[in-house]
Amino acid sequence: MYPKIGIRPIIDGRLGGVRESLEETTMSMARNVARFYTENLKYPDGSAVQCVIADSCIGGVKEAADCATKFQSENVGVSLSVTPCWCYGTETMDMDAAIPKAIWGFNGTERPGAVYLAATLAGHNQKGLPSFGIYGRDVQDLGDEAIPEDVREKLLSFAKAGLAVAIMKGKSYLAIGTVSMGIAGSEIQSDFFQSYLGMRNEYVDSTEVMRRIEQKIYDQEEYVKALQWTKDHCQEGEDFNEAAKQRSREQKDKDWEFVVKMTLIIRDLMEGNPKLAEMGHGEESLGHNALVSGFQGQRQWTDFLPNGDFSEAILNSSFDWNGIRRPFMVATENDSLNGISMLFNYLLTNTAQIFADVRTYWSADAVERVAGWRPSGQAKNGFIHLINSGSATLDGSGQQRENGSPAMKPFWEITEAEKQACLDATTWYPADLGYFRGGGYSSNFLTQGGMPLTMCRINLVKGLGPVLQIAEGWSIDLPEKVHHTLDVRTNRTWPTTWFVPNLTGSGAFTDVYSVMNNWGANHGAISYGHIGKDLITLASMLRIPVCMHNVPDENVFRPAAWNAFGMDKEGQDYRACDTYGPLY
Ligand SMILES: C[C@H](O)[C@@H](O)[C@@H](O)C(=O)CO
Ligand SMILES: [Mn+2]
Repeated sequence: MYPKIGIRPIIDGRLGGVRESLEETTMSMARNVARFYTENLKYPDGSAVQCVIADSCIGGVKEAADCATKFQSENVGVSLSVTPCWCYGTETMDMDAAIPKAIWGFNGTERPGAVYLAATLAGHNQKGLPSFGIYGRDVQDLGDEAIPEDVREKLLSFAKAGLAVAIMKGKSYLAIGTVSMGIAGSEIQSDFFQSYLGMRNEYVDSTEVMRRIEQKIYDQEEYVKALQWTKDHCQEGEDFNEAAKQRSREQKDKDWEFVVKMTLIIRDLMEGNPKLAEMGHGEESLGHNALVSGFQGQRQWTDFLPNGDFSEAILNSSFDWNGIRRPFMVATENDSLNGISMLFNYLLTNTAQIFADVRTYWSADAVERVAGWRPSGQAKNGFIHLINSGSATLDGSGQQRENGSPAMKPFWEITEAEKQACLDATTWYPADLGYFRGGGYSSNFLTQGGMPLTMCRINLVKGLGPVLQIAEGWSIDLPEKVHHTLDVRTNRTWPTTWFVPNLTGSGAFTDVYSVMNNWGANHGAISYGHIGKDLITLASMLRIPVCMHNVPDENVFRPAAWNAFGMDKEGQDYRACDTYGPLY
């Protein structure tokens, strides 16, 4: 079901001695990389990444063509050529324009593997097929089967981004509803999805959710189990609405039932559910092949019906009534560009994502004035308040642990205790009736400090196209009283992450204020880990220029062709993306 990594062992085709002497070494190189990938990479469902190796070493165009045929039949979506020797570049290179490709030229001098790498990258550049070049720093002895650390790192970066490209291809973004409150990201730009991501756009009017609720088009047994689990594990908080406006207990209980049904239905709309076919709903059982969805919610739905926050938060989390499981990417306010940003992060890390407003920059002076406490340490230059009702995964509470520190992990690494801790750290407040007249619930948690985070956002600029912004940084803790003082000025029923971006001292990363001031939209997608370099590699595969990032130049890994577009990393990126244009 998931695309595979194709591995192409390239060899000098001269029989009568040369080829024979290299067959085993070359094929072993391919087998070792395949094993390395399978042991180190997993698909979103937790299964090991699969590799396909060409049936033979590739010494010429016939074997190259046979390999291409095999790759097509085996659903190969990423291509890696490996070689320890000289071979014939344009006779053996992978000519498939639509799949990400790389070449690892073994740094051994008994045979000129690096020369093949350089020659074939030149071929790729001449033919407009950008390819990544991987060349180890230290010479290895011919036959040395070890994969050096610097090569491993590039092999992984390339494969993670390549698989993200391949997994997105052909999948849908499902919009449930339309534009939310004039948010431009809710205006679905189908050409962006089609040309840059190879994705389709599916649209469902919000009334479809109502139809399925009223006609009970959802798994009734699962619903009973889900409602009970929700009552047991989703603790309802104080109602901060004016007493006169508060919804009755009876209404609140109905709202719980309603939002649980919404959750089942949104999931089924995305991926389908064979149970619906058993119930006689064949078409509904198929779903919309959606890897990511957006729920408009505001305002027409939420002015009238319980809000989508519960559904969005639970679906984005790594667990629900069915236990610990992979998260579903769901954007609130149908912000499709932030939804795609979440998807990029997710496919690179297999971890759940936080969707947030980039709401407030708090300078140290402002914090001192308002809360009587001057930030110090990591927060001394101020910090950013990330907060949005809805699509923040409960994993974002930071209750999971990696080497003893707060983390957000792939679902298969999360323990039952960590799942429970995330649920216990979350309070479900009756929705703010000023914003959400139809009621419902909002998830509230406070992200633990000390987590490495990366925030990104895809923005669309007319005349330029898509650009990607990236800010690596950390979640921080504030003294409880300070957090409370600042938080109640906003919406205390929503989830909060206090974020400090890593500063470089220049440009948009001169200071924390500049990061906020340069952010290109109201939203950001926040992932665990410092994954900026992987996002940069992914963006280059998609020909999306990166307009802002705080990743050191030496960590930037893009196709070799980019070097031909000048020496400045940013300028070459724009020129290369402009030259190559969208991938599809
Ligand atoms: C409830 C409010 O309308 C929020 O949804 C709104 O401030 C936003 O999140 C805007 O992105
Ligand atoms: Mn928002």
